[in-house]
Amino acid sequence: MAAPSHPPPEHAARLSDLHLLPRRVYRFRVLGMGLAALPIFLVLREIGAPPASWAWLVASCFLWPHLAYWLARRSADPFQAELRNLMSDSIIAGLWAPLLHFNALPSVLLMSVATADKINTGIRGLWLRSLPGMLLAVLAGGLLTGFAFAPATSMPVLLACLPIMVVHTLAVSLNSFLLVRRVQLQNRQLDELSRVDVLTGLDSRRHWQDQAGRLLQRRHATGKAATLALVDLDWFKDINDRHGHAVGDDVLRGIAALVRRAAGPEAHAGRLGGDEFAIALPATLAEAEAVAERLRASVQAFSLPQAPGLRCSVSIGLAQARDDDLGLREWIESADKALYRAKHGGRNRTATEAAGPSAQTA
Ligand SMILES: Nc1nc2c(ncn2[C@@H]2O[C@H](COP(=O)(O)OP(=O)(O)OP(=O)(O)O)[C@@H](O)[C@H]2O)c(=O)[nH]1
Repeated sequence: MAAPSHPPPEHAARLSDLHLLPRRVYRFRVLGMGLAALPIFLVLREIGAPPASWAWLVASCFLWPHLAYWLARRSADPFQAELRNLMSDSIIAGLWAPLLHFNALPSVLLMSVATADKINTGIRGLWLRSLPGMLLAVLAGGLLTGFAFAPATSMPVLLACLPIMVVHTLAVSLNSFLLVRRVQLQNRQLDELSRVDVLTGLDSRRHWQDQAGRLLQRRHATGKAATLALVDLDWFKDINDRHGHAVGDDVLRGIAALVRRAAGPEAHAGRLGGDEFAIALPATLAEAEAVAERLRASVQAFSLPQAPGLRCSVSIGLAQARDDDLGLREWIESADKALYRAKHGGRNRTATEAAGPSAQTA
């Protein structure tokens, strides 16, 4: 028997919260034990229980929650101490069944609440580990009371069980609700993180591929033009070697900003990895060439105050989607071939999939 709801699962899982666990459980245990005292009180009165049972009522329902908290607080390992307390809750619940002469509703209620609390901690197998202690307590209590058996539950006892039933159910539901909300939020955050390239803020490779795939589908469905631009920094390894990796990162961020600006709001700009960027443009090849040339010019004008003298250039490969059965993979390969030609044509230039270099070094 224990609180209407014990530690929310996330608290059990968060090791940083270990010291908070006893405090959280304490509030629930005080409430749960307090509510459990109601039906216990009525049954003890009905069966004319001996003074020892009344003393046990006071001890288990009103003293134990504070003692448990004190034990956990003074322990060097509050989490383990709280686990022991949770086990003790089950023993207390088991002991009450024979002391109540197995009055059906309160006995079953107290033991099932104690077990549900173990499950609700989110600690794997805790409820199972608590069962032997609870059953032994039933046995020990039975031997003490001679297994007196009066399972019928009167209406007053039934009514007295309602508060703990209602409060426990609502508290467990609330815990589950909060946990689901938290998992949903974390999933959303993970999803957002996976869409963005952390260094540059552009689309991540995967997200960009999704966007480019959608643009290609739109091209196939509507016939509207779509062109791919693969953009690769020239001699970036040298920049890293000469100015250091941190400056290299600044360059990637700076070039990414230029890529985003050149792409405009309609296009999808991403970082494929390393010093390679990609833009999926809802544009014809001629329009994409204009974008590429603007980008190339802006990269040439790019500078960093912390690395005076640093100059950058990019090579760009363009491929317009023409065939109706073109897949994303072939489209990217096509732009990659153009990029290869731009690199091997001397860098700092744009090449198209078919027409060869369209702009020479400025
Ligand atoms: N600073 C920094 N460097 C990176 C990052 N990712 C990859 N690199 C480096 O980028 C460099 C890419 O070099 P290469 O692919 O050889 O290309 P390059 O030197 O630009 O030569 P070309 O492309 O042929 O003009 C490698 O030295 C990588 O270590 C990053 O996130 N930050």
